[in-house]
Amino acid sequence: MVFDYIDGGAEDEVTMSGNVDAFVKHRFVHRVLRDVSALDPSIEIFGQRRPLPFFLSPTAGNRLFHTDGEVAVAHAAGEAGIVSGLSTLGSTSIEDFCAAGTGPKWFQTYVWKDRELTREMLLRAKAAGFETLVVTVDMPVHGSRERDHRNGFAIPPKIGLKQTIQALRAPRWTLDYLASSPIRYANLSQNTSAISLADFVNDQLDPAFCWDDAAELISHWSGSTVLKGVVHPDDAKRAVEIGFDAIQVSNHGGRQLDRDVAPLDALPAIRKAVGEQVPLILDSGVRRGSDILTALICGADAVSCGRAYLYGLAAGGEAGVARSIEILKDELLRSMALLGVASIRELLLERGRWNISTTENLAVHAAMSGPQFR
Ligand SMILES: Cc1cc2nc3c(=O)[nH]c(=O)nc-3n(C[C@H](O)[C@H](O)[C@H](O)COP(=O)(O)O)c2cc1C
Ligand SMILES: O=C(O)C(=O)c1ccccc1
Repeated sequence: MVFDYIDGGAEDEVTMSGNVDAFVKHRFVHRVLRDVSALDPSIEIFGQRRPLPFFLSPTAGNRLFHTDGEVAVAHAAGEAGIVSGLSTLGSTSIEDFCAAGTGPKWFQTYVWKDRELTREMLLRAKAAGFETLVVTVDMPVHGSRERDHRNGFAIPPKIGLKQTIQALRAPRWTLDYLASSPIRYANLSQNTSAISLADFVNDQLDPAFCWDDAAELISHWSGSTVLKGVVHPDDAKRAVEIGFDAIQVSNHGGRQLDRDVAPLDALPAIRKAVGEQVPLILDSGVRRGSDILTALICGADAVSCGRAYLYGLAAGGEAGVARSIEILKDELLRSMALLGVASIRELLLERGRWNISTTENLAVHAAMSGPQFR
């Protein structure tokens, strides 16, 4: 049930698999005889240089996946110098997450019906040292994840016959789980009982949260702000108008609206709508280094991953997350060299030069008609 919670998506999982397919249908047209002996994959966001162009997206309940949970993620991200996010529904407290590791940290918030609770969390996050606030808005209600319904998945876990049978089949996970302190949403003072995620979200989160409320919410935050969960260009434009500093183009990894567009396919129109100055972070479907390059060519300034690091966390705790980061980094560097791009800065300055084509669009034709290198 834990694997299904991480791996699964909404309804038929058409959007979830479509997120990955959107990357696969692109083809690079590599260039030759360009000096790729020194590669620079660094980027700049909110005025700060980061060594790699990818972040770790906020995800809920990490201690269910591995007992070290969010702290393991923060440590591994810190070692690599990359951004990690803490979910409002994390199983580690705001303060403990902030104290773990040395990397930059972003706090993700959902908006509660109890607005006082939302405000309190932002105050705590600010006091703990988070610089950036990510407001996730693609969950006015919970998506229907049918694997979770079948498994009776809940945080904290239910203990019924179905769950017990599954636990017996995963003895190592079960022993770790039994030895660890109780797993719950660490930033909610009321101790939630094991109700399904759907019931929890639909009961607690505020589906009436609108643009004016979002503007009001970020007026209480002094650092930078990101609106997460946008796929329509008009929403991206409006987000900038009301004061968001960046947009996370995301469909929540296909876990919310099934049949929703792939963020990668939505990206070019969003880039056109907001212009070159607004940072766009592409999230959903990133599994390989070549995906990162594809997203940057299609209009992103950075990408963010969810499952790619969660599989690592579940398999091996901090070392597993570190290994996931290393795999993405190795693949990215190799793809840069093979494509003929020495630095991400150079790529972002002239995205249009890097002919990328969809398979439908006949790569060779695009290569021959695209702009040429000096
Ligand atoms: C297990 C899991 C839990 C998640 N929990 C949250 C969350 O609490 N808040 C949030 O904004 N996004 C959450 N997300 C979405 C991720 O932040 C991210 O948008 C998504 O995983 C990106 O897609 P990818 O997994 O294909 O990389 C979650 C995703 C997963 C897989
Ligand atoms: O699973 C998710 O994607 C998510 O954001 C979430 C986390 C905890 C409770 C409900 C939804």
